[in-house]
Amino acid sequence: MSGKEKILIVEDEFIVANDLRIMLAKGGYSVCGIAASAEQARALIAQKQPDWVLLDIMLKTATTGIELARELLHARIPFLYISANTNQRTLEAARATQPYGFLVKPFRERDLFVMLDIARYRYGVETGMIRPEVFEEPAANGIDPDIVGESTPIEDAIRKVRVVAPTATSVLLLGESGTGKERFAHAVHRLSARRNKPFVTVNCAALPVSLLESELFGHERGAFTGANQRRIGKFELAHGGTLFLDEIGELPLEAQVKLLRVLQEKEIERLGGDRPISVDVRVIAATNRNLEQEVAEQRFRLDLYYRLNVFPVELPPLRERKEDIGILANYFLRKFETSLGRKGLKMSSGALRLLEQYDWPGNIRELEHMIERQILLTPGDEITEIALPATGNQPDTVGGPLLTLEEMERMHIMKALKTSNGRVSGKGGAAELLDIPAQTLYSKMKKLGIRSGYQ
Ligand SMILES: Nc1ncnc2c1ncn2[C@@H]1O[C@H](COP(=O)(O)OP(=O)(O)OP(=O)(O)O)[C@@H](O)[C@H]1O
Repeated sequence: MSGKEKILIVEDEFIVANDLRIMLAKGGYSVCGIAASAEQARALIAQKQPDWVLLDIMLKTATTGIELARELLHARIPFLYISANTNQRTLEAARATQPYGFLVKPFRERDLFVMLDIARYRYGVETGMIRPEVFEEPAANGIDPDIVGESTPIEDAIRKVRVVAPTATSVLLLGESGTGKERFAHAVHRLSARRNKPFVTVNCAALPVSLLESELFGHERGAFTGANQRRIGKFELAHGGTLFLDEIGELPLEAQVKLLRVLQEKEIERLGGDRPISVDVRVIAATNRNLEQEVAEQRFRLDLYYRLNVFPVELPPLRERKEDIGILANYFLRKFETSLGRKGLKMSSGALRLLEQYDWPGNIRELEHMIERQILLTPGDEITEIALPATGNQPDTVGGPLLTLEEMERMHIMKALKTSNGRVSGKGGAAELLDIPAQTLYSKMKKLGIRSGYQ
């Protein structure tokens, strides 16, 4: 943000406002006013026409920060939120006003400037003032020939990925299991200047806390019992490239603190190590959880949430974009034609209608599995039937039709997830209820196309 751009501070805590003013002045920015209420803010906006607004979410005046934000959105004045701890409803309402960033109190100068830089870049790209450099010959949809779909929500996600990919910004991919988060994470990497450097994945849910930190940051020989050799962590392995943190919502609180530090300082310390090591890593995180709810229930740190939520991309569940089912079904038919050596596969319109009527709790992954299975069950060229899993009041064990073991396993896992409110790992999670390690449950769910997360 250049010094010529004017920033208005809307903050009713004088000390915070003043600190901000000093920091911004030091950074060469021009503060065109400080408003302690929405009324003052409106007057200053009319009078000074700021380019940016820094806005406290919890203004203790008649009009809250969020209400004022809606007005800013309407007037197309870009803004960033400043906030202390807050609840889920406020966070969700705040997110809906499309801020260009969040700052958590207390924040440091560096956090402020990084946020402003990211915000400015995003705004520049969105308004066409900055043209992102594209690092790969784009596919027809501009990102990846293996990302198909023409519905509005998927096109929206594709557009966002094109904007953010060439930057260094962290990306947060939100969506149920099987909606394509990993596929999109790869696309972001491939469209960035880091594309020839490593893409490293860590599934935060698949490891016990004790191993997670050494997985992420590495350890020195002798760091703990059993550490017979030095181990290089995933952050170091991803140096120069991208680190994909899948299931970030499952990251234990202790590891969250460390992750936040690494994101801010851009350096890691191996367990048992005695010096920091600089790392240049772009982080893409994904979750199927409602992070606002996790923050409200104190399972996820607010500051980390804000740090990751700089650029959220939502991947819609398949049931909310049924118009893509036919396109995806056709894409998978073509894919399996090659891999299964079955040329000329077709699907009857009746079969397609059945696919469109189903809700797809396991999203695209479930659709993919279903089509593969159906191809294997069909002797000829045309798929005319679809064996969809039973829905609604499913039979338990005796009584109804005989279920396959896989169907039984699926039902049982779904039941456990229902009891645990969608939580997989940790205390009271489905894995604990089923008495199996969380990582085993995760791989079973993946195989069966079951989503977790809030229902
Ligand atoms: N838009 C798409 N077009 C075609 N195939 C897709 C698309 N999105 C996802 N897929 C395919 O669907 C499957 C599931 O996608 P992916 O593994 O990326 O989902 P996910 O959201 O990361 O799931 P999870 O949360 O369970 O890890 C993969 O085989 C992927 O290749």
